[in-house]
Amino acid sequence: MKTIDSLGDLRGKRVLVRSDFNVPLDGTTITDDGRIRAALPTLKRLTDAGARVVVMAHLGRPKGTPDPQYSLAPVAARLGELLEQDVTLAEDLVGPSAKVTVDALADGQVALLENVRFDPRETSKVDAERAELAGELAQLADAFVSDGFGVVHRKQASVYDVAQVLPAAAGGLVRSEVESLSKATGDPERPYAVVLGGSKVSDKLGVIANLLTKADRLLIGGGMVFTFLAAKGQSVGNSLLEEDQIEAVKGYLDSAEKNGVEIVLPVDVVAADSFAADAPHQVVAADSIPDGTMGLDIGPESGKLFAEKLADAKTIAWNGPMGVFEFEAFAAGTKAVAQGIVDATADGAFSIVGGGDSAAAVRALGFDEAGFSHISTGGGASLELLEGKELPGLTVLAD
Ligand SMILES: Nc1ncnc2c1ncn2[C@@H]1O[C@H](COP(=O)(O)OP(=O)(O)O)[C@@H](O)[C@H]1O
Ligand SMILES: O=C(OP(=O)(O)O)[C@H](O)COP(=O)(O)O
Repeated sequence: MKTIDSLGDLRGKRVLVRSDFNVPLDGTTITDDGRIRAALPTLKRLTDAGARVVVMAHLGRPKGTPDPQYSLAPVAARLGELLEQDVTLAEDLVGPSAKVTVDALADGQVALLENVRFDPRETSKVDAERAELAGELAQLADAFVSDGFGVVHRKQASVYDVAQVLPAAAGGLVRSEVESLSKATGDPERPYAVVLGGSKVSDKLGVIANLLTKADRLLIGGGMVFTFLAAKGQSVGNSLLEEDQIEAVKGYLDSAEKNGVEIVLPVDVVAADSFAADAPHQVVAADSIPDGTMGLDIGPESGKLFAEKLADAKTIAWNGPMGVFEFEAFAAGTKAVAQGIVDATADGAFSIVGGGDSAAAVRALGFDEAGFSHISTGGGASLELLEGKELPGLTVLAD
């Protein structure tokens, strides 16, 4: 991949940086700033070199139109604190406010553009629409640095298309993530266990087909579980369910059996009356989720089972919390899996935790980050790299 050095002397140059600042928020309060901290080395390197740094990022999944609940204002404030300089937030992405903000930058200063996903062209499937936005972004800068590892699996204007119209390079975070993850991509030491959970179910079910040819064991928790339970004919109440994926999941279960890959599903579930921190809840067998309740965590027996299935693993990849860990009542499953991974790592396993929320969960639940071999800022991105896919945001940066 092209390096920042390849961009030459950056003093006085406008450098557009794509970062992943998709941080968890409670209202306008950032509950975990790990992704912002991870972006700092590259941003500091650019400001030290005298560049005028224009950062772009997304927050959440707004519908292609400005939506104050997804404003990057809290991120601009936190970034300013961490960089120890004021970071101006432009009110738009490529409009008049962005132009004025970029023109006002002095050498070594940083500005942030408003959420790239407020513009529908960012995530458009139509190449020409994304290219048009990339062209407008390119007018704001002299060079592009891709450093949002968490989005390099997205073929989006600010990740992929803009790299084709400006001199482009990979930032330090993207480079170090790819290097760390490469230890598990080639010939991982076995047994190789992959733990999947979280709420981006349809996105992440997609990686399973390829993982079935690579991993020895697949442990399924989080919102992902219920499509598996439904595929086995069990009722899942009001739990998160991707009905249109049930047939695909039946196929995964079949091919796992044929390939000798063990799929480990929870044996019990914490079923709650509603999605709330104080919702009444009970532990039930995974095949007996009562109608009207929703599974918000794997149960205690499942936590033990998952830890046992991790104990002898030599390579472990984990993406997606096992439950709604943000609510204390539903955090135990995620804790049990994290502890299982820490123990296996102490016994010599190479472990990767990926994803904004998974990494946040590790920190929120009080684990020492040093207990894991690598904590990746990207969940979907690290999984797609591990499944052997070419990621558009990386191929576009090839030398
Ligand atoms: N059973 C469940 N039902 C609903 N949401 C869940 C469930 N289990 C986990 N989650 C939610 O999944 C979210 C994280 O999912 P995801 O974005 O896929 O992970 P990551 O950011 O680590 O890639 C968390 O906010 C968590 O509350
Ligand atoms: O949070 C992210 O991914 P992750 O949840 O897989 O870690 C990235 O910011 C990508 O966001 P997206 O999945 O809405 O494209």
